Amino acid sequence: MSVALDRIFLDVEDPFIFPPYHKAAREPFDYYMFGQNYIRPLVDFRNSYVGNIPVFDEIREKLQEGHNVVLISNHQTEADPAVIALLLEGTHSHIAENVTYVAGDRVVTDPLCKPFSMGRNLVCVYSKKHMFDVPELVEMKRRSNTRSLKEMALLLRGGSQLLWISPSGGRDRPDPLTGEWYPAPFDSAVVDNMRRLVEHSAVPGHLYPLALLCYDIMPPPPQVEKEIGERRVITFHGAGLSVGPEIKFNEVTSTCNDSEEAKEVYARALYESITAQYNILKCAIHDKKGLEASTAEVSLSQPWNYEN
Ligand SMILES: O=P(O)(O)OC[C@H](O)CO
Repeated sequence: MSVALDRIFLDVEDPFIFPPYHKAAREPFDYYMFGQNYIRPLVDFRNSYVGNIPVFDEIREKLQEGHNVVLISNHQTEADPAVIALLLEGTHSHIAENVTYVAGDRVVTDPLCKPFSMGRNLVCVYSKKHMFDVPELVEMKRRSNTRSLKEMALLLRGGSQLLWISPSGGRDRPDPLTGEWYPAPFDSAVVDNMRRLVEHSAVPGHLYPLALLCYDIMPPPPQVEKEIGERRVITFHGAGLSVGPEIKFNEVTSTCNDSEEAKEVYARALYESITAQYNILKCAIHDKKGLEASTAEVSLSQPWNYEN
């Protein structure tokens, strides 16, 4: 905790300004390991699961071949990048350390969040959800997003990039009536833009659906807040991560009549895969079914030592 406070105060004295593309700061201070070490004690590894390790193997191979991979994901907490890296560090350290997160402005401006964000590769964007929070800033945000898109296109052109993006534009929240958490709906335009960026990069690219269940560890405030400075509550809890097979645009949309329909159908296919995987993680973690929650589509495992 004292290291976190040191880093937060250091940034208050000399604020770090994130460029549109930020490469994880690993030295002289290793912000990546700092984030890992802070979140690690919050993860109950005995009750945590990874779904479909062979698909992560396939992703590693594609990256080694120079292909680009995009993980289309739900978004649960500010700790998502650390949870992903912690659950994969034993088996897929290259993936754990090399994801580039498409990150909203809150994670690069909130003083409590900034030191953790500095340890991740980020493409910084202004989320549509917060685009109109301050009317005078709308134009600046749009220009900045254009710059970030160009950075992303450049990255993809170089190949071997692993991007993570949540097309919901924010964190999942519980259903107000049932209190049940579920992956927030996707903005199909975000999925479509990402897919087209990948296709236009002249390097083979692949989109995979990724499900995350870790809201207990650091739940978001019940409502989406405009102001920076939300209250953080942390808990020791099991977490889950699962990836589904690649979803190919041409295969899923072959019977669509036009591009608008195809856009919706493709986003829905990704979202449905994520929701199905999420429900299996929920069954394993919350319903305490553990590895027995595995199905033909999602094979759960615990690729770590409990001593972690
Ligand atoms: O509270 P939200 O849903 O706007 O989420 C904001 C950011 O995505 C936090 O990572």
